[in-house]
Amino acid sequence: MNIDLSGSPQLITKTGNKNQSADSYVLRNALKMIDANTSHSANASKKTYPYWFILNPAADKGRAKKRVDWLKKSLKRQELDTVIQLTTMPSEATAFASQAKTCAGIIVACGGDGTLNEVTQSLVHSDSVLGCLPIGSANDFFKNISEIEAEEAGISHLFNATVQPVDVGQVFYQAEHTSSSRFFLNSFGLGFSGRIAKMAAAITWLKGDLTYIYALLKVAANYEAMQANVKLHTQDGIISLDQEKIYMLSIGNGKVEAGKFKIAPQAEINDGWLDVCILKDISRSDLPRWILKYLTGKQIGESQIVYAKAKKIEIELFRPECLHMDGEVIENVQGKLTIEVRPRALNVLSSKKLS
Ligand SMILES: Nc1ncnc2c1ncn2[C@@H]1O[C@H](COP(=O)(O)OP(=O)(O)OP(=O)(O)O)[C@@H](O)[C@H]1O
Repeated sequence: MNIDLSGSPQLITKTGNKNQSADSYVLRNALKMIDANTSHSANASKKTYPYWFILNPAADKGRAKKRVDWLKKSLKRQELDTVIQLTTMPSEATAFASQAKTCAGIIVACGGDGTLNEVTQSLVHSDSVLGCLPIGSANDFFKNISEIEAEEAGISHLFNATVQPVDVGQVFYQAEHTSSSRFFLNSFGLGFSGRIAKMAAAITWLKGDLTYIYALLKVAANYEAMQANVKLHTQDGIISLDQEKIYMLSIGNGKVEAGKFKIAPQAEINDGWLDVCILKDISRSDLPRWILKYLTGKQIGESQIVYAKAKKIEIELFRPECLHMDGEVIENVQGKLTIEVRPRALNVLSSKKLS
């Protein structure tokens, strides 16, 4: 199989060797087609192109870099023509995925939820397939598509999976006086969790879930609830909150964020709905009780919680706020935001049968 790399200036054609000028690798091992030993559905198997790995060496606070040699060795054993492309800066995975989808059926985001989020931007509404190699800190989305823990995942799950469509969320927002839109795959957070995501990104000396716990405690020390108007378009009509004081607004396509927090315990990634969980204003002294509730997913039904499945969420902010999408932070978001579900708009490789 020949891969035309002419449109991909950062790639090399030498077998498994590192390019002098860019951290990208092409492993030419055998002429085995993707559909020869996998159970992918029609769209993916019709393409006779390789898996394409986009690896973020900065994921897991830079520890993902150490996984490059491991990945190269593991892929050699699979005897597939493969490309491994390393990002050199934030957002590059989106451009790489856009390039890769012209010649690869399955694009594997290697990193955490942020890397998945960047790759997702280029694959929504396409026939390309997103694979996930969970080598980031929290790896929250992976929990929805696999029975195995990220730490034990290896790469074999990528070759024993099926292609299944999942929903994505799309957020329309204004920040720094510019209107933008962006997809999220696992979760969206505004207010408290937006600020936690920002703090967590700046902490380099802690690993995994501990990073988020530490960031939570730091943010909680000074955080005050935000005021907002919110409209949820649910199956049973519109739920409106007017000038409500909101501590945290979470939207889950997946169930969990920041490692262990069950922000949307009833979410299903392919049900055509986004699960909204709003925690109204709480006192600081009550926070430990709420942390426990979110850790166990038992917040639903409490009087301070509004939980609903919605197709569309409209929010009006009265102060600039910080939000995150899959842990990627946008600061100074102002005015009106709209979040909509895009049902089954993305094909993912899942080793678990989705309901
Ligand atoms: N080469 C690079 N150098 C520096 N940062 C990068 C590079 N490539 C990607 N990034 C950024 O790294 C950040 C972290 O990536 P990612 O979220 O995948 O890992 P993580 O934070 O360890 O995992 P998780 O989100 O699951 O906790 C992202 O914001 C991404 O934009």
